[in-house]
Amino acid sequence: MTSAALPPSSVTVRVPAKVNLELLVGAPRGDGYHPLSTIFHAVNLFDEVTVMSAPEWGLAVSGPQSFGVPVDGTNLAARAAQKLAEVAGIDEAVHLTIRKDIPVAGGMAGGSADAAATLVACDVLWGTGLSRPELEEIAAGLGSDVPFLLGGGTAMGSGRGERLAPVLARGSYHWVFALSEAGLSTPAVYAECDRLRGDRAVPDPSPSAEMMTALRSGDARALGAALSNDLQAAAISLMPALGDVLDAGLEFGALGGIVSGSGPTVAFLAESNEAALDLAVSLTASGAVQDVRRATGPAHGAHVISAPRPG
Ligand SMILES: C[C@](O)(CO)[C@H](O)COP(=O)(O)OP(=O)(O)OC[C@H]1O[C@@H](n2ccc(N)nc2=O)[C@H](O)[C@@H]1O
Ligand SMILES: Nc1ncnc2c1ncn2[C@@H]1O[C@H](COP(=O)(O)OP(=O)(O)OP(=O)(O)O)[C@@H](O)[C@H]1O
Repeated sequence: MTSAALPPSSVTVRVPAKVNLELLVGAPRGDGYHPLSTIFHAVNLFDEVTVMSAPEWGLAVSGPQSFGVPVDGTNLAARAAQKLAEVAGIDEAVHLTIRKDIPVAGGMAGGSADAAATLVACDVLWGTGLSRPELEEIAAGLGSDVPFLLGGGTAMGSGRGERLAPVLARGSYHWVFALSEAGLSTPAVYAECDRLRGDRAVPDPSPSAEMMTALRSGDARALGAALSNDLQAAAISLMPALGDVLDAGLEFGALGGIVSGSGPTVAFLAESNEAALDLAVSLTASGAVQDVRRATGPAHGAHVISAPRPG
């Protein structure tokens, strides 16, 4: 057998974080999930997942954002590998190494990203032969955000967020993310959204014309004005300091600012790379935020960056 025919000895996949450019939330369904209309946008803030055949299941987490990430079977990446093995009928263990740069419990889908990366990596390591729709179905079973992280880019999400459709989106955008030290729990933020709404009637969510027009134009100023998130008030209610962070970014010249997903990360859109740098410096110097990261979007979804073959 030539070395090219041998399976890789390990596979490393890079996967982006996401921000929801628009997140419209309906009234809870019978199963407790909320119907969504959302525009997902992947940004080049990456985690990397390496999978390697091993005699026993194992997991290690490293990198700047590794604090607080579970290293047992509850890690979403471990669950992804086990689910794929079960569906594909694979009886092999893997060791997973996650290098985390995506903030944990930050509303940027870090755990979902690791799950998507693990599906792609194990699929290559094991040569499962599953189709893309089959991988997407496994992804949807792991979490509502997981299917989007397989493909990345900019896409529309409906259902509980797992049903994806392409969207016409031009341009590339410069973002500044204001990170928080503490995280927010996604179910708690959805529950707070319901509580704040009380008995008010909530319309079925559908994409706004303003957002669609902004994406088609590729105009950062129009996109900044169109950003919206129905979970923002709930995130601010649970973490009032986020209101001050939003005010500070807009005062320092951001084209728009929004809580990312369920928060507490706040995403600011800047006019250019230089404007993003200025904004990041101003936010840090003001003391209003604990840490900032710059990124651009759209970014590619989970993709293999290394798969060496033995020999
Ligand atoms: C806030 C977002 O990140 C926006 O993209 C997502 O809606 C959350 O996606 P996720 O973390 O992948 O969520 P899941 O793991 O599927 O669900 C976690 C919990 O979030 C709540 N949840 C999630 C998605 C949704 N459409 N409605 C919900 O109410 C539910 O309480 C659920 O038990
Ligand atoms: N691989 C993982 N990386 C980070 N957290 C994980 C992972 N697996 C499980 N978790 C658990 O999931 C919780 C939520 O983490 P995550 O970083 O995915 O939140 P999030 O970005 O706010 O999610 P989302 O934006 O999808 O709602 C963490 O507090 C942690 O306990």
